[in-house]
Formats: sequence, structure tokens, C-alpha cells
Amino acid sequence: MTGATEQQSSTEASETSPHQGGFRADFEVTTERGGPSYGEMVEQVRTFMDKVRYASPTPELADEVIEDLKKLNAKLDTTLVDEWTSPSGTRIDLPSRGNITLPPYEVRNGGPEGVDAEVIFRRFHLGGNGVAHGGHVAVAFDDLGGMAAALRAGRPARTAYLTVNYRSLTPLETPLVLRTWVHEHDGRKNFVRGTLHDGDRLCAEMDALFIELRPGQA
Ligand SMILES: CCCCCCCCCC(=O)SCCNC(=O)CCNC(=O)[C@H](O)C(C)(C)COP(=O)(O)OP(=O)(O)OC[C@H]1O[C@@H](n2cnc3c(N)ncnc32)[C@H](O)[C@@H]1OP(=O)(O)O
Repeated sequence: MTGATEQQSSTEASETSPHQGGFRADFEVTTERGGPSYGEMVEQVRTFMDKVRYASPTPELADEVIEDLKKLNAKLDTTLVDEWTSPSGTRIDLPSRGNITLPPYEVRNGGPEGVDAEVIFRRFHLGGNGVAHGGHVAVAFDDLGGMAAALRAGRPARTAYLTVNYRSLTPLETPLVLRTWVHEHDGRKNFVRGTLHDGDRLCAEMDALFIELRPGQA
């Protein structure tokens, strides 16, 4: 494996980074970090990943792409910051808050009663035979389940367990409805349920426990 060892810049948090324990102390929402084109940059990377998933390049083209990517990586090396101050995860104006590692979703409604989002699994989320990989479905449930717990509790929570029941195949490139809500809570424990639908068809269900973090807890 090459790549990971070639990282140029430090992304360690500085002492002034605004965080406390495992998550941001105050979840700073921004629409400015990364500038007006940040969302389009992330979208272009997703499109690139879609193409990589299905591309069968010649050796010459693969070498050309590698050289282009090295140049792009070098450009980003000059801008790396720690996780607490990067745009990724805080840009509430962008799908999945600008976090490229998540399946892109848009929250249609979110509050203490739960979260209602539209999610699209992309071509690069392929599991096999044209449908989504189950792990990516779990990622979407984890993030939006954690959001439901955090919005109810008013503070961040970490996943203690998360079970997904895959009820039917989850299509790619299709707007799906993902809902999460706190079914029950007891002290710091938030028992969260979720559903993923393609129209009327239930694709998957989630049953999870999210534990609210104590102040300073990692
Ligand atoms: C708005 C922005 C939204 C962003 C959302 C992002 C969501 C992303 C969420 C994640 O992916 S977090 C990453 C995945 N999770 C982890 O890495 C967590 C690893 N585990 C831990 O850090 C700790 O185990 C944990 C914080 C979950 C709990 O440790 P604690 O020390 O805080 O709690 P403790 O062990 O004292 O347990 C508290 C209660 O929960 C219960 N509990 C804990 N883990 C359990 C478990 N696995 N199953 C059942 N019960 C459990 C435990 O028995 C106890 O019950 P009681 O209060 O009734 O005694």
C-alpha cells in the first residue's frame, strides 16, 4: 500500500481548537468554511469515485490519472487543518454537512422529535448486483441516528450498538427517505429507531443505542 504514508501536513488539533472530549463542545455550524465552491468540489470528488468504481482504464490512462491525482493531493496538502476547524461536517448548507465520507443526504426536518432526510446512495456505494452495500446503509443510519439522539438530548452521543435489518434491496442513484427518532430514553441512554424507504417499500430498519457523552468524555 502506498498513499497513507505520503501525507505531507499535520492535522493534529491545536490547543486553541474548539472541542471538548470526543466531539465539538459547541457544534459550530458554518456555511462559509471552504468557500462557496466547497460543495461543488466535494461533489466532483464523489463523481470521480463513481467513475473509479466502474472504470477499467488502460495502464497508460491509470498512470495519467495517478499523476493528476498526485498534483491535486499536493494542492490540498497546503490547506490541511485539524478536524475541528475543517469545513467537513459543519457545512449545514451542503449534503451530509459537507462530509464526503457519508452518503449524501439532505435533512428535510430535524428536531427533538426525530430526523427526516432524503439520502442517495451513489454508484460508488455499490455492494453487488446494482444495489447498495449494507455497510454504507449502516453508515447513513449511524450518522442520522446520532443526529436524532443529539437533537433530543441537546448534546453529542456516541453509538453503543447499532443493528440493521435489511428488509429488501436498497437501490443506488435513487432518492430514498431515511427517518430516525428516539423511541425511548433513560438517563444518558437514547434508544433510537430508524427506517429507510424507497417510496412505500421498506429497505431497512435500525435499532440502536446512543449514549450521551459526559462533558469532556472522549
Ligand atoms: C448533529 C451532529 C450529528 C452527528 C452524528 C454523528 C453520529 C456518529 C456516532 C458514532 O459513530 S460514534 C462512533 C462509534 N461508537 C463508538 O466508538 C463508541 C465506543 N464506546 C464508547 O465510547 C463507550 O462504550 C460509550 C460512550 C458508548 C459508553 O461508555 P460510557 O462510559 O459513557 O457509559 P457506560 O459504559 O457507563 O454505560 C452507560 C449505560 O449504557 C449502557 N450501555 C453501554 N454500552 C452498552 C451496550 N453496548 N449495550 C447495552 N447497553 C450499554 C450501560 O450498561 C449503562 O447502563 P445503565 O446506566 O443502565 O447502567
